[in-house]
Amino acid sequence: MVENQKKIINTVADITILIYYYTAVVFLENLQFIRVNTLKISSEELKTRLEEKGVNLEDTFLDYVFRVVKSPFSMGSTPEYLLGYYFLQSISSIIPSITLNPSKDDEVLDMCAAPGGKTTHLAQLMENEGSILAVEINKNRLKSLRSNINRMGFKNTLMINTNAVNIDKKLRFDKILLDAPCTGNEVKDSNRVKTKRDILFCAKRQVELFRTAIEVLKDGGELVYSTCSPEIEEDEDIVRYILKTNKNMELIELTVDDFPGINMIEGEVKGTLKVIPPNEPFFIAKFRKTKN
Ligand SMILES: C[S@@+](CC[C@H](N)C(=O)[O-])C[C@H]1O[C@@H](n2cnc3c(N)ncnc32)[C@H](O)[C@@H]1O
Repeated sequence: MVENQKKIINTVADITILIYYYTAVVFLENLQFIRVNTLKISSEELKTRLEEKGVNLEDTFLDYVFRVVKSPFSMGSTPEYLLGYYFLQSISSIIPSITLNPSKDDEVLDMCAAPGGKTTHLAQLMENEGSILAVEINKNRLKSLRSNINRMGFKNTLMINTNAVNIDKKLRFDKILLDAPCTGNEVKDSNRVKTKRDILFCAKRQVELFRTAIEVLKDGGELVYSTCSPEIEEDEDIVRYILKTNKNMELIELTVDDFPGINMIEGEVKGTLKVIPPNEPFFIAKFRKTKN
């Protein structure tokens, strides 16, 4: 009897989650954002130009990011897009680069870079100064990374096509973004059926990439770890494991209040963040490397 009740409760919970995510997919289609490339055009000028063409834009907590409420055409086919005046990006995926907060003098490593949403955002925050090493394992995806960097006019970024775990261990970086390959999320890809095996495969790769990141991070340097997967094994479990096995890594606590208007909660580990639907699910954690 108790077993039957448990089964019913689990089934109801599963159905509720499915309905929640299905609703989120419908919502997400209406959640398109543009990040203005402020090195090429001011936010006000681009907003005016697009509004004159019938695009309806809504402000966000960042003065260079707008939500596209309505557009008579595809936002990826405008002359302004081709001129590199903006990048189409979910607001969730804007958070990791702001959290890393690179400065103009920093040497930055972007370990899993294509198609370059976060690389170009980092380059913008650094005002095209300092340096970024953008690593991407997949040759085809490297093409889209190159085209985005060129379209947006960044000169402070060097791309390499390799497995990030193989980068030269003599290199040292002030800041590292590890936007790790993951199993993804149902909101972005509702057809994807992920298995426990997929999740554990990704978790293993995430740890390997993380170990490399720690090796090439300067003492006192900062690292942001992010995924677009809501799975604990790829998010909080990785953070717990890294903190347990690397006494020289400490967590810098993030707070939900820093990102008004984005639907997010604190992760299971205090100081980590989880963006939840209707925004694209994302996990973000920030670390500092201390001296051994
Ligand atoms: C989540 S996507 C990155 C998205 C990107 N940061 C952005 O904002 O546009 C993960 C990327 O990591 C790449 N990747 C997977 N394993 C890698 C590895 N071992 N070394 C370098 N890149 C890798 C994948 O090909 C994929 O392009």
